Amino acid sequence: MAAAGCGSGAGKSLLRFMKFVGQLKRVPRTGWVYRKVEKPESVSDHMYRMAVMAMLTEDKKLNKDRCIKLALVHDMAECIVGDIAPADNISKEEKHKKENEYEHQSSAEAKFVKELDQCEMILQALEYEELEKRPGRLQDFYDSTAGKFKHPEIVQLVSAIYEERDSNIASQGSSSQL
Ligand SMILES: Nc1nc2c(ncn2[C@H]2C[C@H](O)[C@@H](COP(=O)(O)O)O2)c(=O)[nH]1
Ligand SMILES: [Mn+2]
Repeated sequence: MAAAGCGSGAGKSLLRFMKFVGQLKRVPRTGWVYRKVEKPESVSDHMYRMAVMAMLTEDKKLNKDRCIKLALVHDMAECIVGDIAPADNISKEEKHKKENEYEHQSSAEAKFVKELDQCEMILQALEYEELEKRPGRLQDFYDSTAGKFKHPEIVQLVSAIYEERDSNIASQGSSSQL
């Protein structure tokens, strides 16, 4: 970070970029908006937790620093192109063209972060179902990511998410029969 006061041009550019990044705090994640989730998380909320997930990986084959950085920037384009959801019916090619780089999945880190992207989303879906006390309501997020998790650490977390969600659904089922 440029020291305060040195080079007003550098300071102004940094300020402009920081305001640009700040917009991500105000871009709600479209998938939740479309499903009428109350107070949906922002794109930056989503990327923050992904960065924490990346920070916790114990996989020595991965460049952890690169994973954290990818997590923190992978949806940054959305403050320009918006948060494009499957329901928007924009082709993968068009979305990738807009979001580029990370979407090409060219490195082990990009593949790992793509799985984090989807894992963080189904974790958020579980949390919304629990907050709304409506287990099972957000099934399509699980359907669209089923079978897409390969990395052992992520498979472990996804299994725990499914276990908790299945228990929530079962409990709701048994309580509704009372
Ligand atoms: N209703 C659904 N929305 C979905 C699904 N998969 C992704 N999404 C949403 C989540 C985000 O708002 C947006 C794009 O997500 P990225 O992380 O890829 O930028 O689309 C789904 O299966 N159902
Ligand atoms: Mn994402």
